[in-house]
Amino acid sequence: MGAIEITGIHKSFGKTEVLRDISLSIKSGEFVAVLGPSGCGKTTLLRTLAGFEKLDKGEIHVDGRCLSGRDIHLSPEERGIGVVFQNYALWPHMSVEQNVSYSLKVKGMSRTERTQRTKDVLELVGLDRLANRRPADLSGGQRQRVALARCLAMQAGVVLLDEPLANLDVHLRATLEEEFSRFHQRSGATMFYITHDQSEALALADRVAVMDKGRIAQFATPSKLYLEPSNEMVAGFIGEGKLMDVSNLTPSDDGMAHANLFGKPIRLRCASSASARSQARISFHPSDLSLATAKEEGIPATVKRLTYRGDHLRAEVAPVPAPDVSLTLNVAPPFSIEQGQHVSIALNDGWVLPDPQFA
Ligand SMILES: Nc1ncnc2c1ncn2[C@@H]1O[C@H](COP(=O)(O)OP(=O)(O)OP(=O)(O)O)[C@@H](O)[C@H]1O
Repeated sequence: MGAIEITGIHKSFGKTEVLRDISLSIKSGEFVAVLGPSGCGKTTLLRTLAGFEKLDKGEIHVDGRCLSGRDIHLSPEERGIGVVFQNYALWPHMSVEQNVSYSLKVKGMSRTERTQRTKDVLELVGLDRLANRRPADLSGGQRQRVALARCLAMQAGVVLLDEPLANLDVHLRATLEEEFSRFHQRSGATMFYITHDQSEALALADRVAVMDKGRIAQFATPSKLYLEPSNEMVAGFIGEGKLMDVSNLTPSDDGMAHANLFGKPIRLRCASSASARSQARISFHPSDLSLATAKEEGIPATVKRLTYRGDHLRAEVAPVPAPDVSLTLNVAPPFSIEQGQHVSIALNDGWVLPDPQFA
């Protein structure tokens, strides 16, 4: 249960268009992250799903039931969707146990049944011993778990989470990331997880919807986004992606292509539909670059800056043919590289972006 179908939705606040023709088809039980820069419309998208915002156009269905559409707008309570907010939205005057059981009471569940269900879910999230505490006497992580326990108790088929880890420290974030994965497995719920932290999105989600200025830039698995971005925005946004122009692109039949970068021959991955062209844009990541071996025909470059990162050095280099360009690569120990040194760089992998003319 919990298949979400979002079709052509639009939302403006005054003259500001915040959601522009968004369509997403999410499978039941899928973990979807919505990732994008600040102000791109992530929270507004979540709020339309939750029923806090009316649509200007388009439709939202869950398991075939229309929640929002032309002349239809079910209230948040009627949607049966669980929501975990950044500030957890706990009732401060209620204990942990009451925070969880209250929604069940509103739903009309008998006292015996809700007492048992609340006990079960608090055990599941490891809060049974804190059942009588007030939210003010809990840590951020524990409050987060109360909010999750509430969704578990409601047995919501769809759970929306709005930047649930944003207020927590790094260590707690890692623990709670695991918690979310476990919650997802246990509940079988469809998760719709808003974040601007790409490591969180890539680690947790089955698929990630990258948003840009109110539109979906790409909706794909984490590895597809990383390896085969479909446009420049996604290529530059994910994994410190770098964009460069190459010349004489010549695809072969095996999903690979030859091209020239700064006059040196390189091999790249490309879509099977890619056509030969004189200019193309490619994307790659720091891990795709290395210092060239003596046998390789690398790109001559000058080392501009070195940063110690423990198990590797991060090197910023400027290609000799284009001194204004900055390329970043990771150099493994032993560190025999110095600032100002002339080196030769190899590009070991890269992806040809689809030609926007044909996109
Ligand atoms: N109720 C509102 N009235 C007017 N403008 C709004 C309203 N809600 C959101 N906006 C505007 O819509 C745009 C998108 O906001 P939204 O909160 O959806 O973005 P976001 O991607 O979640 O950003 P962030 O990551 O910073 O939370 C912003 O320009 C915001 O100022």
